[in-house]
Amino acid sequence: MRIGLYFGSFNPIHNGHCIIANHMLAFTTLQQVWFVISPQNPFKPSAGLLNEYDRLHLVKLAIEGTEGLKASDIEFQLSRPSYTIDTLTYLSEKFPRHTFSIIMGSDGYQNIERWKNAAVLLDRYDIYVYERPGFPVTSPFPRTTMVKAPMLDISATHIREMIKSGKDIRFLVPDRVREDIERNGYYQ
Ligand SMILES: Nc1ncnc2c1ncn2[C@@H]1O[C@H](COP(=O)(O)OP(=O)(O)OP(=O)(O)O)[C@@H](O)[C@H]1O
Ligand SMILES: O=C(O)c1ccc[n+]([C@@H]2O[C@H](COP(=O)([O-])O)[C@@H](O)[C@H]2O)c1
Repeated sequence: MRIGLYFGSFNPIHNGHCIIANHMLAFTTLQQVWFVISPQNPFKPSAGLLNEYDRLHLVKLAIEGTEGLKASDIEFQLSRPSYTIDTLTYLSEKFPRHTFSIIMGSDGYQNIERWKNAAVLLDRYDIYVYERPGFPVTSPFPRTTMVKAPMLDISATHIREMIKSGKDIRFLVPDRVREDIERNGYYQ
């Protein structure tokens, strides 16, 4: 099976992420998209990061009942911070019948040469990149496919700030996610 891995902190998952995952399923030859929740991104501070199991639960709530979308906790058992090449190597060994590719925004793609073992990553795996506002891609690497996708200029940071200042995050995250965040008092 052809599986697209959508890596992120998902702190929390929001509609921007959901739109992209659904779009990739609809407009590429990928058969499944897995949200891979990274316990700790190598480039981001751990302060303000909700427990990874709670973030995983929010992702599961967001995609519940959607054919082809899955939530993966594979990085929870790997060493931290979460390096994408390590996760891909592990998954490719564990599931030799699947073909894994990476899904990412053009913001992250601009930094990809700074990632661990970037040359190996770029050589071994296909990457589906969608454009984020302000991050044009001028010369993509050979195994990269540019995918035109709807742009929604929101971020998890913005959503966390809204919650902290008592603003309503309705319409920015799926209802089930908002209800769970409110019920548990996350990000306050
Ligand atoms: N609004 C959005 N639309 C599409 N993709 C997004 C959006 N926000 C983030 N992404 C992408 O989703 C992936 C996971 O991102 P991440 O979980 O870090 O979300 P984030 O909203 O950027 O978080 P934060 O604001 O906490 O840095 C990255 O590839 C990132 O480029
Ligand atoms: O492997 C790396 O060196 C590496 C460096 C930076 C980011 N990543 C992964 O990329 C994913 C998305 O990162 P970001 O910064 O766009 O949220 C996240 O899951 C990180 O673990 C991976």
